[in-house]
Amino acid sequence: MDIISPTPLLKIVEIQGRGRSLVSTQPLKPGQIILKDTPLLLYPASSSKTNTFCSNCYKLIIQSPIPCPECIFSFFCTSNCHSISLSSSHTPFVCQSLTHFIKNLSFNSNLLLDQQVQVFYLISAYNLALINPSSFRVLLSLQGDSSFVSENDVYLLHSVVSTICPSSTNLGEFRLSKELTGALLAKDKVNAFGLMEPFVCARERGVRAYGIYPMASFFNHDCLPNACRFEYVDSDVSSGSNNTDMIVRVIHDVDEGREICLSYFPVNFKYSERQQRLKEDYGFSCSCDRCVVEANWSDQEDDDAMDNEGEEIEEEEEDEAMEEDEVIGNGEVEERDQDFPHAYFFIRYMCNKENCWGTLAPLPPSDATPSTIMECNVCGNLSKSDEL
Ligand SMILES: C[S@@+](CC[C@H](N)C(=O)[O-])C[C@H]1O[C@@H](n2cnc3c(N)ncnc32)[C@H](O)[C@@H]1O
Repeated sequence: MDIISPTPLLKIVEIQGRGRSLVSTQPLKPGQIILKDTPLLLYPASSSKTNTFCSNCYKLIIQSPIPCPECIFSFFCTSNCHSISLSSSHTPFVCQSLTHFIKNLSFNSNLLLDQQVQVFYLISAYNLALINPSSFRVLLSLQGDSSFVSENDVYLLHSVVSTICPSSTNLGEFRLSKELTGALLAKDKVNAFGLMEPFVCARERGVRAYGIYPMASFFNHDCLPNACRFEYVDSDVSSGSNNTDMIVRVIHDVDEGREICLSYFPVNFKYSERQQRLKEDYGFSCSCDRCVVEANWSDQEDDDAMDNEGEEIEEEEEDEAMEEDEVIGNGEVEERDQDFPHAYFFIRYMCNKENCWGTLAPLPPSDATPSTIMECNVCGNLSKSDEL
């Protein structure tokens, strides 16, 4: 699998200080689908206390789950999913590794929950080396080197993996080694996307699985993104697509030659949280337009703005912000815009459903006419854009 232009609408360019970046090759319409991406690999998050997800397609299992007859860890939604998994996500290599892992769980009890999830990732990654070496090479070509992960983690996780993975397995041109484990952990840290559990208003939403997507891994971050990703894991999909494919749509008009960015986390995070997360997890300091403005805010202003977002702004300032957007040139407006130029983004593109904080994008345009229906990428709510 070569990394070439992911779709005719995007090209990969190197931008100084940002690495490889995705840039539009033509003007894009609000809601336009710019990428459909199939994961290189998926692995379980095992954070759900209430739901069971299929170990192959990660759909929520509503009927009785079909357990893997060999290991006690994996469940499937249908016998068809189980039989597909035997040559993909749940090969004998995965099954035996998981069996050893579970059997030795008391020995591995010093592993934190996050580290257990990392073990699942490493099993999936080494399985990819076994079943699809060209996809494994793509995984290795993604951003992230072992300086991104702590040496202790590499040492610990590699010793677990080398104990549980069947030693007789021939990984072809690759070898289970500490260096490779370190590199793989770094790829995961910088590139994994969480596939979320179904949204339930009253509960914090957990992650059902993580996936690494070959093309979507080139999206850089912006705290006011111009695109957002949608997942439809529990839906029935048309032939030729997978339910775990990621779909990325632009939020508003984008000119040709503009970089397309996602937000790596919900857009309501405040400045200090965003900077800390980006530094710790992705190794950079963000200097997007929003961060430049918010860097000058006091902690109190930061807290106030975050408390207000989606609440008071929505109730009290919505009309003002809309009007102001139309009357650029008024001195008062300019001053206000400098204080909080992105208020409009939150009113228009952040979901106002309780505990959601999702991003809204219009449904895909039909016949080049943008849709007036906005879809939330977290709760899935549909709203008329003029209701905003
Ligand atoms: C998922 S990758 C994105 C693609 C990456 N630029 C590449 O060359 O493959 C995430 C990494 O991209 C870089 N990155 C993403 N957003 C950035 C930003 N706003 N400013 C600087 N670097 C950024 C960071 O190195 C981060 O760890």
